[in-house]
Amino acid sequence: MADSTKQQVMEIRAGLSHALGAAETALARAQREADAALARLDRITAAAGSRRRKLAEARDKRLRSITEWHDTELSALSGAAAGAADRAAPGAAGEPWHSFEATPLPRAAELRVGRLLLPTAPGPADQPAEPGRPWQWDASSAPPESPEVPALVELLDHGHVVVHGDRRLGDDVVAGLLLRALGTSAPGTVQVIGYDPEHLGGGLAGFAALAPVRVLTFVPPNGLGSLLDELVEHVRRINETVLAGEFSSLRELHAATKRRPEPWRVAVLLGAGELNRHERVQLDRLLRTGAACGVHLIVHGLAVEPGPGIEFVTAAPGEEARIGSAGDLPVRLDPGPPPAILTATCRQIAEAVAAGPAPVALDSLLPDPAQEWRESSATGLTAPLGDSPQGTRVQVTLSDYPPHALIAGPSGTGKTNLIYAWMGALAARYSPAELAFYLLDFKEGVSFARFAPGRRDQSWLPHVRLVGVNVNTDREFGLALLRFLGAELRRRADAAKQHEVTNLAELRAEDPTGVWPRIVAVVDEFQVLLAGRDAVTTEAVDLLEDLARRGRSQGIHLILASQDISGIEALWGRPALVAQFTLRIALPRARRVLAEQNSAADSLQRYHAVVNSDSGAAEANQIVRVPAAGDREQWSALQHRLWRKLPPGELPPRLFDGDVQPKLENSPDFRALVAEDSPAPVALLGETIDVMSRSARTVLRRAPGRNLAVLGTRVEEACAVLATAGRSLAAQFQRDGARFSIACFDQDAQSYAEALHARIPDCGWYDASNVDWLLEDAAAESTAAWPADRPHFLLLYAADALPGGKAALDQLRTVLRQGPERRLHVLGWWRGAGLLRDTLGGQGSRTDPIGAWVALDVHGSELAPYYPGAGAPNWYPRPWRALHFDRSVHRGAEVMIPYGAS
Ligand SMILES: Nc1ncnc2c1ncn2[C@@H]1O[C@H](COP(=O)(O)OP(=O)(O)OP(=O)(O)O)[C@@H](O)[C@H]1O
Repeated sequence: MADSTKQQVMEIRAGLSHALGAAETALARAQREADAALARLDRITAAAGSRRRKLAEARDKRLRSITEWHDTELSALSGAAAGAADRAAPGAAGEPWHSFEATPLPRAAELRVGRLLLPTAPGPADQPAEPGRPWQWDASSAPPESPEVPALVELLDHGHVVVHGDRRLGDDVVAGLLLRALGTSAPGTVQVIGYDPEHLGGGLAGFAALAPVRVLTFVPPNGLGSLLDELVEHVRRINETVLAGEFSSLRELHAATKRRPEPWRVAVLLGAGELNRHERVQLDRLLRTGAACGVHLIVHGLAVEPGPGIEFVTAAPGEEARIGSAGDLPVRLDPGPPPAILTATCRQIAEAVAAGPAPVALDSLLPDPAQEWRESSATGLTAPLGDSPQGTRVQVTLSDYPPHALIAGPSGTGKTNLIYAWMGALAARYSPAELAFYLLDFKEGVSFARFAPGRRDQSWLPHVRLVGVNVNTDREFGLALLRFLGAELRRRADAAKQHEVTNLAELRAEDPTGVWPRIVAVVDEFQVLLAGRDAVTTEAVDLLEDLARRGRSQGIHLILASQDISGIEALWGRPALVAQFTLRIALPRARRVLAEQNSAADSLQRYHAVVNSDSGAAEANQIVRVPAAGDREQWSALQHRLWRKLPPGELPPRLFDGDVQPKLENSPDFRALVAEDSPAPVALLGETIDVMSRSARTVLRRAPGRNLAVLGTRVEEACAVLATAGRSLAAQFQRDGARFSIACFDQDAQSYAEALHARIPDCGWYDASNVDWLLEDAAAESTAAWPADRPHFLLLYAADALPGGKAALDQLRTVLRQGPERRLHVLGWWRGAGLLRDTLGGQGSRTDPIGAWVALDVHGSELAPYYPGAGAPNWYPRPWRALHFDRSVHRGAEVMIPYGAS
């Protein structure tokens, strides 16, 4: 058992020792592993620390760069915003007050009320920057400064502005907005209506300069309802007549047509208390629909619900102010406009409005040059006269209805300009075969002369057949024109009768090869023609009435213009005449040209006219803005273009200039004379006052009384008449075909008589020393029994001073009485009508030896003895005009102009 026990112990011991060894080994291994684990832990811990550090560094760097990018971006964005704001609000819309000046812009801009307060980027000192990043600025320089970004609101062409908050700051906002709206638009195109019941307009006191020109008007404290009604009605009218379904807003119309036919109306409502239901409804309507029609509201102190197109400005000090469109961004409002700038700008605008709108160019009335002279005048003449305020063309027609026009406007309001513009528009459309002008200007000056060739410009307006200028003392010229037109009327009526038609359109259809232009006769300041209570007026009115009545169907149209037609008795005394002038054109402040109740001319702006083709009835009013046609250069361009279209050889119009002495050399009658030893020689005497250039004449045929007396004291004129007679007679004879004798008894006339003597070959010369020979000879010739072989013309200068006493006088009487039948004619100058009577035998003696006379400064009554019938000719002497009467051909005396020295 012991062995076994021992054995067993041995075995146990061995087992234990083995186990111990194993345990120790395990322990040692565990120890190693523990050590290794610890070492790894150390390593990991160390690595983690380093990683954290690195991450922190990387994070910091990234954060820094994000901040920098943000700042740069912010600054770039605010730069862009400032740039955009500059574009949206250029010039007067956005300039700060210190550099503000009115700058009308081509289209409505946004308006500055203050500036946006954007978040700012911190300076570079706060955050060291890493160089080399493209979005970073150079660390050595300052960050880009954020530009100021203005706070803008939209008003004109966009919407309405409602200001609330601080009352005083709000007033500043309103004043600033208004001034910018006025300053960015052309003067007069923004009209302000102020409603300020609390301060009775005091809130807009700085704008007072605009009131006299009605750019600013005030509504009385109880007038809000009617103001809103009026504006609503205005919106309705614009929608109906201006936008007319074609455009959705005036802004759209402006963009499409470049025209802005209606001014903006800005109603400033400064506190209104409680609105009644109707007012509220109207206000809401305007807030909804006004802006499209140019009606804008600036409301301060009145609750308004938010809505589209309504900008809200909260007026508050410091950074508390806001504008609706900028959300929560704080705004610093501008102060109100400095009073000096406000008043100066308003005054400037008022002056510009008072001066009127800038003129429109004539070109706007003309068709494309390729379209010139394309119209037919068969049924009438139609041309634009300008644009209406709504931007539509106003066409004016002359035809069977309306046939004639009356134009009226005080001096300087643009009648002449309107006539030019109308003529230009017509002349560019109708060729000279379709339209002919006869122009007469009774005004002092030479306004129509530009249509005829002049010294500086040889061109003429091809349609013009006659131009009469400086005729204010030659009313006879007006009469001549009317007579001429009367004759043309008869010619046309006869042609119409022949073709069995009744009017020009039908005549042209029946006679397609005939040239039947419509005739337009323009008489400016025509009241001068009708001014006297005399034969000229009576005949002129009769002729006018006939022309007006019958001319309509024969294509003869009258345009009569006058400063003031209200005082023309001769016109208003003939209602039938006035009734024919159905086209009425009134310039600003014209009186009586429109119907009695029609006062449209009173409120016309400068350069505008009322055109009315229904005898002035108010319903037919059309307002037209007349372009400037006075500009010589523009006019010349048109005239030259049309003139160059004329075929070569076309004759220029006849120019009658009452201030110019005509020349015998230019007389067609004188030029036509031929030396044919005529048995009925013609003595030319002067230029008649007529449509065609024609010389006054007397025929010295072999018949009793064929002598000529020139009467009056004006030496130069008397000598001019005798020289004309002598030269024209001489031109009709061969060298020996007639005998000429000149006798002169007045020193003052000597040089003139000598000049004539020098011009006539083989002319005899006599004076006081030898005239007895001449008279003796002539008296013998006059009573001789044999027939005269050739005529003998005795030209006596100052015949009343004939020396030789009774014997000489008797001889002269013999020659006067009997000479003409023996071809011996006296052409004598007596220095008075009474002196001629003395020559003839004194009071009661017969005057028939004087068959023709020319009176200068002799009154009509003195001429009665030499004039048929009981009356005397109507003659008031005037310089370089003479009255001519030839009893063999004349019913009445005619005025003539002596030819000037040549
Ligand atoms: N539509 C216009 N646009 C620009 N200027 C104009 C216009 N109408 C007239 N004027 C200018 O006004 C001035 C007076 O015009 P105009 O001579 O036509 O007037 P008027 O009524 O005929 O005057 P008057 O009878 O005294 O001659 C001129 O200098 C003319 O150039």
